[in-house]
Amino acid sequence: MAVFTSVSEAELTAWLGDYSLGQLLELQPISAGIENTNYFVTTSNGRFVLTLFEKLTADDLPFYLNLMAHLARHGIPCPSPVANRRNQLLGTLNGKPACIATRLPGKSTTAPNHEQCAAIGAMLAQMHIAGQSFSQVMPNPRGAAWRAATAPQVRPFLDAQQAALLDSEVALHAQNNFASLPQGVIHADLFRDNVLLEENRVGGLIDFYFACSDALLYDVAITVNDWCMNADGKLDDARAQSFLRAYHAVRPLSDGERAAWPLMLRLAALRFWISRLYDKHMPRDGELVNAHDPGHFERVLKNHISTQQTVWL
Ligand SMILES: Nc1ncnc2c1ncn2[C@@H]1O[C@H](COP(=O)(O)OP(=O)(O)O)[C@@H](O)[C@H]1O
Ligand SMILES: N[C@@H](CCOP(=O)(O)O)C(=O)O
Repeated sequence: MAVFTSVSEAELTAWLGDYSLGQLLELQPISAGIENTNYFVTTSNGRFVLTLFEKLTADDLPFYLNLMAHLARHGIPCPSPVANRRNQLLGTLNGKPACIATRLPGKSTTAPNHEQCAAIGAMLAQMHIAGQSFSQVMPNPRGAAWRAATAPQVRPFLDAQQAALLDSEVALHAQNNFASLPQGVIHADLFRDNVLLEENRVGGLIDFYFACSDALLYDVAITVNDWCMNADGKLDDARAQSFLRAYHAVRPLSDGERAAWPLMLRLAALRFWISRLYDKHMPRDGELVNAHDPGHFERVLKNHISTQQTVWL
């Protein structure tokens, strides 16, 4: 259920009076998603997605909306927020910050093939290059400080062996500094459900609300950990190679990035193990109870440690 704040056709028609989008033809709630209220909107000018932000505030949002506008201007297939008649990307609808953005084609897959892994690898590299000219900066809200603060909160829910793994990985990554690797704006959550595909082509990248400034290789590791992973938490080496080769062909990876790769995969797995543990054991009021399985990323992490992942290009 992803309509937390209802919008009627009459309310939307009045709100659209502030835009040059023509006449409202159709308003359809979107059931997927857990963070925001989303509707598909069709007007006489085209197809759009209306988002009412349920948690992010009007102070947080300019970074994300400006980033999407920037990337779309550079040809990246991401939602392009539409400006109102006062040239603002962000409005207010039914008491919530709201925006209307272009609707992208395609649908997500849960079982990507080699070509799709290569297509998303190439697209991620293009996004990283396009992001180099985006000047706004957003420190990673799920970075070292967040890990240090959140790990002790989830630790009481773990057995001794899990707690030891958590402690050692958090300590390891507290010492690592990836600042010498290429940095820039990253999506930080480019899981399969945040990519729309048309056959083997990327139709759209969506859900930029974890985007931030960090090592580009970290984004590669987050994405590979989802797109090229088997259900048992073991990396599919062949799909990972397809992904990395396609990425490298667009943005060549450096020797420093190659050296950091095994640790980066572990860091990316740790981040989602911790957030899933937190969401499972400490759900916020009104949040969905069917949180993602933390055990999956615990297995991914253990596999990365035991194999010292060396798959590369
Ligand atoms: N710009 C878009 N174009 C096409 N579909 C979209 C777009 N934005 C969102 N969607 C659809 O809406 C669903 C929920 O969006 P999402 O951003 O994941 O929501 P939430 O922020 O609540 O997690 C997506 O799975 C996708 O099907
Ligand atoms: N991809 C993450 C969940 C991030 O939250 P969402 O709002 O994008 O669903 C995970 O799988 O843990």
